[in-house]
Amino acid sequence: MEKSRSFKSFRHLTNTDLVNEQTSTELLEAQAHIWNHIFAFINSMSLKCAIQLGIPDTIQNHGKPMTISQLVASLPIHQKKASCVYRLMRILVHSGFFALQKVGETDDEQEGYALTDASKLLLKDNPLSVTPFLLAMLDPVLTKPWHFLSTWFQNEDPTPFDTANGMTFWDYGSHEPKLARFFNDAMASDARLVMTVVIDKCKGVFEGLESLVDVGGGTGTVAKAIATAFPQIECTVFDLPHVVADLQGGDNLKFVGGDMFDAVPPAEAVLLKWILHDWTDEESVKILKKCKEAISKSNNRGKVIVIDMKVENDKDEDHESYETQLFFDMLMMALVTGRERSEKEWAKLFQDAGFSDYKITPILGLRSLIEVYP
Ligand SMILES: C[S@@+](CC[C@H](N)C(=O)[O-])C[C@H]1O[C@@H](n2cnc3c(N)ncnc32)[C@H](O)[C@@H]1O
Repeated sequence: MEKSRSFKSFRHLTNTDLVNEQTSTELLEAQAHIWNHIFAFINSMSLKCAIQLGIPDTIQNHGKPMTISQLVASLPIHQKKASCVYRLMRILVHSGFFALQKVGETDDEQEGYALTDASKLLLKDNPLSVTPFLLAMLDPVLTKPWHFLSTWFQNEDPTPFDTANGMTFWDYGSHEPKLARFFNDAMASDARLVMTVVIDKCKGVFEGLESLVDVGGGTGTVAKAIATAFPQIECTVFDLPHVVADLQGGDNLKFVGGDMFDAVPPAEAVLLKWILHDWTDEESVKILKKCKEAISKSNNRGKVIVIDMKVENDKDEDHESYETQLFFDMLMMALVTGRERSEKEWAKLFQDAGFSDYKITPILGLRSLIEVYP
């Protein structure tokens, strides 16, 4: 049998020929694979619904696994929908957000829903909650560009976000306070989690520094964590003027508005967390060159600290982690002009921007901390 077959020749095959060519098992497996991918968004939307209904917090407040009738009675839902809660919970148990546990001591006792590590991280009161990130990424403003992906492939627009909204993601943020607010909240929630790990595991990266500027530092969550953990470091949050306009600094923390493509305030270290993945290679080299100028007065003690993904091209890597990195890469393509990069691609960027060396510390799960030296 030919390995590949032209579209024309396919059109001349009857359904029976096709079934004979592939075994019916293969045919049905292929159909199931397609169905699974058509409906993959139902995982995201079911999770978003559970968060909007407050299901993790309801179970947490109950203090022990919750039976379906207890859960239904506690949720803010219309009584006609009560019988559907079981179906929503079933898919979320399947995807690992809730676990079924026996509620009583005896065998005939009912089962109840308990939280898992993933749903604990979605609790409103968890200081490291990733709920703001979930709600931002699944907001219609950020999911709309996906409907324009193929159109964008055929036009000259810089991103599918532009095709969908007629302006760049960053311009949209400066005109629409709602997007700016939920995007900044999403970034702040990620920053709280990441900085908890960075300060716990990578203290040495900041020790001895006298000043640091967090370029694209948003509303300052990262810089505040560094300023508190290392009171000797003078921290500056540098971001677009509308982002930092009304923000108050503190003892060793200040906010400065500006454009990183024009100039970066001088400091011994520059932090770029989730910045370079937003931009093309050319734009990233420009940003890195501005950062190099900013650290140039530090007598070679200066460095740039990048927190971003290092995409593993290793097929043996954990399937889910690799897939998540690919999701992020596609997200950068849909919303902005950026991309996720492999080590080789990072090395080229650093070299093109005139840096001499770098060190990658892969301690942040899907992301790495990369120190870049002039
Ligand atoms: C993906 S967010 C990262 C925020 C923060 N570093 C964090 O990880 O939580 C990118 C940030 O870059 C800022 N930004 C975009 N263009 C910029 C520019 N030209 N100059 C300075 N900051 C900019 C955005 O306002 C936003 O806060």
